[in-house]
Amino acid sequence: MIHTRSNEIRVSEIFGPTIQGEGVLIGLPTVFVRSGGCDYRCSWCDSLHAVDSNYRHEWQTMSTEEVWQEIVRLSGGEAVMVSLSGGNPAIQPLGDLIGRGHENGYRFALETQGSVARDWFANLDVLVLSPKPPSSGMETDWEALDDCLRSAGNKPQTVLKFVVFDEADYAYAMTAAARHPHLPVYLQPGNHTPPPAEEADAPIDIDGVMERMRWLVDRVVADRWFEARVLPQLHVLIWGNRRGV
Ligand SMILES: C[S@@+](CC[C@H](N)C(=O)[O-])C[C@H]1O[C@@H](n2cnc3c(N)ncnc32)[C@H](O)[C@@H]1O
Ligand SMILES: Nc1nc2[nH]cc(C(=O)O)c2c(=O)[nH]1
Ligand code: SF4
Ligand SMILES: [Mg+2]
Repeated sequence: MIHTRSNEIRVSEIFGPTIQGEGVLIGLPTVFVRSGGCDYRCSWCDSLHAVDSNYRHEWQTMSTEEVWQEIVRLSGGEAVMVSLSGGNPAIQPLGDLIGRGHENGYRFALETQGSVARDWFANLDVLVLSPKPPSSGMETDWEALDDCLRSAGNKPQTVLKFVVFDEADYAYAMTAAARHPHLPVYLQPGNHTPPPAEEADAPIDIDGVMERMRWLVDRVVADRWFEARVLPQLHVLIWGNRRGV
């Protein structure tokens, strides 16, 4: 257990601007703040270096001001979209950072599995909820997911993004989406990720990703699921599993 003072943010990495590779903001220049630590352990997590305690020595405890200054440095002071990811960024105190950025015209998106709700979700510009399907090995806490939606309220643009590896994951996505018919849905093929660090540049299974893309398109068309959007992880197609892009 790492002890952090209440206003300190555990950071795995801050990088960019690069393009957002996933979901509703795909293609948009973005600075990423990847927090360290997660309450989940998804079997196929592509960011284990921000989850697994073996990588803790790489994480830094930073104040809101220090994180903000790094965002300003990377963006050259020009307002840009900031993606708060992780790990689970919801377990970090990020409300003040969002306020600081908004004063300067920056916008904030947050990616979370929906297991922990925060009041400051209401101050986000975009909330991406990515509940975890059966292949992850995680169990969804539907109450917690509903709490996240309640905390966010009407202000942020809120979307669902599902990682899909197989039929069971697809069925899960359909069921979860049906609980929230007003939320836009993004389906993203899973990529089988080799361990990080030592093998950070290991080639990913592009053939598998493309095969799942074709299968997903066939599936939503066959089901006439015309509200779902199917998108690959663009950054993975471009750079594989490289960190910091
Ligand atoms: C690393 S997670 C961090 C944020 C948060 N913990 C979450 O899972 O939403 C960022 C995004 O990557 C997705 N993701 C993680 N591993 C993946 C994989 N192997 N293939 C495709 N997407 C993956 C997650 O579902 C999430 O949408
Ligand atoms: N380019 C790029 N796009 C991303 N979209 C979600 C990411 C994440 O790991 O949260 C990610 C990432 O790490 N890089
Ligand atoms: S919830 Fe997100 S960061 Fe945590 S283990 Fe799963 S994919 Fe990785
Ligand atoms: Mg990622």
